Amino acid sequence: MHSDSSATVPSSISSHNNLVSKTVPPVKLNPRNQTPVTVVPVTVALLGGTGLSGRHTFSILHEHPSFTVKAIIGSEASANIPYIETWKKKESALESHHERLGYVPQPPPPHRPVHGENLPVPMTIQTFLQSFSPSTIRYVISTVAPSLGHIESTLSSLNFTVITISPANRSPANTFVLEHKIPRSPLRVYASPNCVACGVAPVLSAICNNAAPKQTVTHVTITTIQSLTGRGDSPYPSSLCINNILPVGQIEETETYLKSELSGLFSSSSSDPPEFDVRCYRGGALRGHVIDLRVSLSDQQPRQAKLTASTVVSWLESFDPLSSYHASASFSSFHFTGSSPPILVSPSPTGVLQSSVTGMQIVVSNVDVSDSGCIRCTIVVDNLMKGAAGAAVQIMEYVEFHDHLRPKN
Ligand SMILES: NC(=O)C1=CN([C@@H]2O[C@H](COP(=O)(O)OP(=O)(O)OC[C@H]3O[C@@H](n4cnc5c(N)ncnc54)[C@H](OP(=O)(O)O)[C@@H]3O)[C@@H](O)[C@H]2O)C=CC1
Ligand SMILES: N[C@@H](CC(=O)OP(=O)(O)O)C(=O)O
Repeated sequence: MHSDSSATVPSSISSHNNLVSKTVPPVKLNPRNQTPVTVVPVTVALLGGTGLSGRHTFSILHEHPSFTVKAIIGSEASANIPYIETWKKKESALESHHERLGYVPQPPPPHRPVHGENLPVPMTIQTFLQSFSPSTIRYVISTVAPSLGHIESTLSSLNFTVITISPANRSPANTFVLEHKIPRSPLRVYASPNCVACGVAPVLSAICNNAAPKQTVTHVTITTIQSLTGRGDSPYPSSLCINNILPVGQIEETETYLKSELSGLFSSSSSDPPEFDVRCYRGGALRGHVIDLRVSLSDQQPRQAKLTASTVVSWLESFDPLSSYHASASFSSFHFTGSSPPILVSPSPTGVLQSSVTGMQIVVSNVDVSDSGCIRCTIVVDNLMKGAAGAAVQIMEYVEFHDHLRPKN
């Protein structure tokens, strides 16, 4: 099923290059001679900007050459309190809450002006709506709980363009993982799926694209050991833990989200979409999800050479559907859409979260093919970057870069 507003990434997107070269976003350096150019940074508000994912998003945008955070929206609890104060308080609460895991508090952003402006003081949604309009804020990134999805709906009904990582407003028509599916026409709400889906979709896309047309992916089994994020500051009940592993099925919707969102992403690209089996657990870490992926293909033709692990590795390593955008000098000034290639095949996943420069690369290891032809691998995805803050900024960069998608308010 193809929606009007989206499409899977075609194998060649070079036909967009004329458009790309005409729609140059504001950048800090002239790409030709690297001299500074005067820019008017694109204005962004962060709904839930005081929360864990919101703080990560702020950190990215604080350093970003093209965007500036004009407003931070939180609850009454953080309104009118200096951002740095709330930041330190929340990080220190995480540190004491996760003491046994050795959580290292993330430092607040430096107090220097960003794009010539001071850090915004957090405000409520009511104050935000009194102070800003779609002509003064081009994008709202939302990192609030699903129960606050109505705030996203209100903002979009008022013509704000919202990019959300929250489950409330995700649908097959508005949910994107850019390496698998890109927006085709402007929307009021763009959504990034569950963090595990952000890691799995590019890997599966690489397999589907290369297996076709001889074979199709019929069945996908996903087992996760996710880090202990996902519920903001709410602790997980220790009574449900098996030693230090927590089956999430009884307390969270993650398995349901993953199954439906991956089915949605892959049904729009195939007439015969795969079936998804999903089981999720959480373990003792705050960053980095481990995902066991098993992919079954339709039966091989008798004369077809048997699939090997090295063939699968070559599929994954050569997968780079956004490469023609990376080649554009102006586009490469965008940090996240510019992370290339998206998949890093590593003999061992140890240390990958540190070594993958932006946290946007999906690290794949333990690739093999079973005797029955099932592809198996382990994925490590930085849930707060590729799965949350980074994914939201990546979508925003993509929309801003494309003239036909950029909000016209
Ligand atoms: N797509 C993905 O990969 C991921 C998605 N998520 C999703 O992100 C969301 C947030 O997670 P996380 O960052 O851990 O949550 P946090 O609990 O850390 O943050 C919640 C944020 O919502 C704000 N908030 C609460 N009530 C209101 C209100 N009435 N009006 C405005 N803002 C309000 C809080 O403000 P205050 O500080 O003032 O209380 C805070 O900024 C969840 O929906 C989660 O599912 C999370 C991780 C990955
Ligand atoms: N449940 C959240 C995602 C989540 O929990 O993310 P993480 O495990 O990275 O904290 C969602 O579907 O969006």
